[in-house]
Amino acid sequence: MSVFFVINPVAGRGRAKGVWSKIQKKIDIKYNYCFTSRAGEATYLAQKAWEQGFNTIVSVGGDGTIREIVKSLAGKEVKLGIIPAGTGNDFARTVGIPEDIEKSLDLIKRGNTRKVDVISCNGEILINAAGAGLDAFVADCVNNEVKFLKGSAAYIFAVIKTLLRFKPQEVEIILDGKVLKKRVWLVTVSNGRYYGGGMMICPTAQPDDGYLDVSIVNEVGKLEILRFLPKVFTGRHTTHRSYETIRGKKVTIKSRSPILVHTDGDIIGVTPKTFELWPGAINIIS
Ligand SMILES: Nc1ncnc2c1ncn2[C@@H]1O[C@H](COP(=O)(O)OP(=O)(O)OP(=O)(O)O)[C@@H](O)[C@H]1O
Repeated sequence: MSVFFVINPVAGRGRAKGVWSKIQKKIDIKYNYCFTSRAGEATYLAQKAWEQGFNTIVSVGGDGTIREIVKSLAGKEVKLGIIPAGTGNDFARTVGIPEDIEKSLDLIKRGNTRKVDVISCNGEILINAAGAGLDAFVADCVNNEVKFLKGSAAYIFAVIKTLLRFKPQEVEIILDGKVLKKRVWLVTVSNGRYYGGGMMICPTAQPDDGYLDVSIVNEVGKLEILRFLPKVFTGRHTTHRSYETIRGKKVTIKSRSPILVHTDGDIIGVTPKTFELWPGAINIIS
């Protein structure tokens, strides 16, 4: 077993550094490691570690770090380990990796894997979930306009601010060739069940079932959407009249005017976007 750790020191607002020092005290296997020095570098470090013959590459960070690593490792015969050290850790939650460092390290030592799907989207690789519409505008607002608040307060402020200027949008959703025209608050494409740090946007999504789950939140009044949103934390929103879910292998989201699209809180552009499932592309240690 040859293990290479890729550590994102800024993940979890710096928590990953502390996680790594705890790991170093516990670790009793042969390993090497490297800290990322800038956004995007985890892709390069994972590729280099794979070329050097490491058979296990471990992400110490959050969803963004895993995604950057998977960009290099998808489709390769190599194991991906995860030590959750980010803010949201939604993908780790979906694949059942414990938050406890000792337990997640134990999993890596055991090395049992299962194949998990990934999503390709206009040349990008996504691992967990993406969304177009209200959620992307809220994420953008949190990232760029709400520096003075943290955690839930930042999100609540951003939701209210976004609702003042965003209205439901007309979209075309093309799922495996079938065209649906809708007026929506948001459309998400899920491989994993959670996003936004534990919001169970799509309880039916399974990252190894060979399907993308598309959640649609159809137009309802602003007060009603304010009632709807907190229910997403527990998954109770699925019985709300605005919510529907469909599944398939390939989905395109188009709109008359461009709508922001995010993956796990990071903006990745605007519509149109096409999401395609790449089944079993990665061997996750879990
Ligand atoms: N050395 C670095 N300096 C600045 N940014 C970095 C560095 N290394 C990685 N990044 C960027 O940090 C961002 C955040 O990483 P990551 O998503 O893993 O943590 P998080 O946002 O705290 O967790 P989560 O996505 O689970 O909420 C990523 O977009 C990544 O590109």
